[in-house]
Amino acid sequence: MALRRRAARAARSAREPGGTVLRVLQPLELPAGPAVLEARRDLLALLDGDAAYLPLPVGDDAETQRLSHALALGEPIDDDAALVVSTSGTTGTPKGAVHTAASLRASATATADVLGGPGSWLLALPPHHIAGLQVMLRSLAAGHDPVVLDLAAGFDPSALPGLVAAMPGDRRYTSLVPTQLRKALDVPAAVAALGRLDAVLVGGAATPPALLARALDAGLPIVRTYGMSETAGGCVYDGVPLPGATVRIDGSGGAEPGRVVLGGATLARGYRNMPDHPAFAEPGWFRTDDLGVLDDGVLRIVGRADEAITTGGLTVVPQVVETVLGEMPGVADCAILGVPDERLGEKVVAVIVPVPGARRPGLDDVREFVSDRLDRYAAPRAVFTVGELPLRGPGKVNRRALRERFA
Ligand SMILES: O=C(O)CCC(=O)c1ccccc1C(=O)O
Repeated sequence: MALRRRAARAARSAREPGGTVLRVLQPLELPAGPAVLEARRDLLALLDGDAAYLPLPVGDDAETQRLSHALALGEPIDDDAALVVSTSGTTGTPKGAVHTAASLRASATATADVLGGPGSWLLALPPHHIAGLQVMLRSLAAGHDPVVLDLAAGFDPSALPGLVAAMPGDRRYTSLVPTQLRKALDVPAAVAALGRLDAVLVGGAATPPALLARALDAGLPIVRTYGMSETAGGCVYDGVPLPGATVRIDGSGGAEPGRVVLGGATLARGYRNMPDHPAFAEPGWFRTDDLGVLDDGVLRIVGRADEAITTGGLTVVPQVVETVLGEMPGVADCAILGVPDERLGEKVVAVIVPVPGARRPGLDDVREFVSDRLDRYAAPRAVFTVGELPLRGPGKVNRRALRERFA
């Protein structure tokens, strides 16, 4: 296979004149299905700190090429690097978070401590992203092969009962993204199977409150996880930092949301070949793109820093206003945007999908509803109605498209 040849050639060329062999970044080809277990030996070597791997999605040649080039597959890497895992961005040049065996093991240990002990894991996520990788690494670190759900034809919840029944050990866990949880809740046998697990981690995106309530009502042991490739996956469970993880909020005055900054033993060293990246500028800390608040040590994520609106010098987080406005009678769905404004810099604008047949909420109604519940400056200064909101990716509102249309 071309990748292996390339890596082997690079490994030879990395042999120094003195005869020492430099560590090079090797490919870890991971199919999305039970064949992923063929990577067991490499995954164990990774956990032991014996080699450095770049996980690649088998069957997705374009993504494999993109990651191999951007993250310098086959090129030298620090001796203690064990894993380069790409961050979730799908546009631009991918960034690779560099982990040591120590940061990955710290994550596996902290997870086991909080969930009630090491256990076996059901893999239902793509194996080359951090969440799926961690499912496999936690399971292998606990001495169990993961049980693998075949994702070749998409996520099929009706496979869950048989797979859960096949899981070894006395603690059993899985990780899902919110859209998978939603699908599973529609299949009673899948709900029963998930209910037999000791924890179902849900992360990768915010879990909508209604979905969380449905899952908890169904008796599922849901744990909401917050983290990213740079923190070896979730480092905050249900708002509470894992043992050894630290959370700081920067630029916040008390209840005001500020930038979430994360620290602790699970942090990546930095990004592959980007020594000056500002997110890792402060030693021991990673500056996220998220805005959050800490209430009594419990972290609540309120939105993205790059989506915050600055209006008259004050910061409005769109997601906070959307949550409030979403509860207004007559509003089926909504998005909040900042559009350029001469006086304010940006002004807050609401785009509303009205409930069919209901009276359309007007500007005055909307302003009153929002300013009764939030600071007055968060109240929209214009309201537009649409039939549906444009989306990008899995359920995310395309704010840019809306901004272009309503600016
Ligand atoms: O997707 C990411 O970048 C991090 C999210 C993540 O790690 C995760 C996503 C879904 C379920 C469990 C987990 C986890 O914390 O391991």
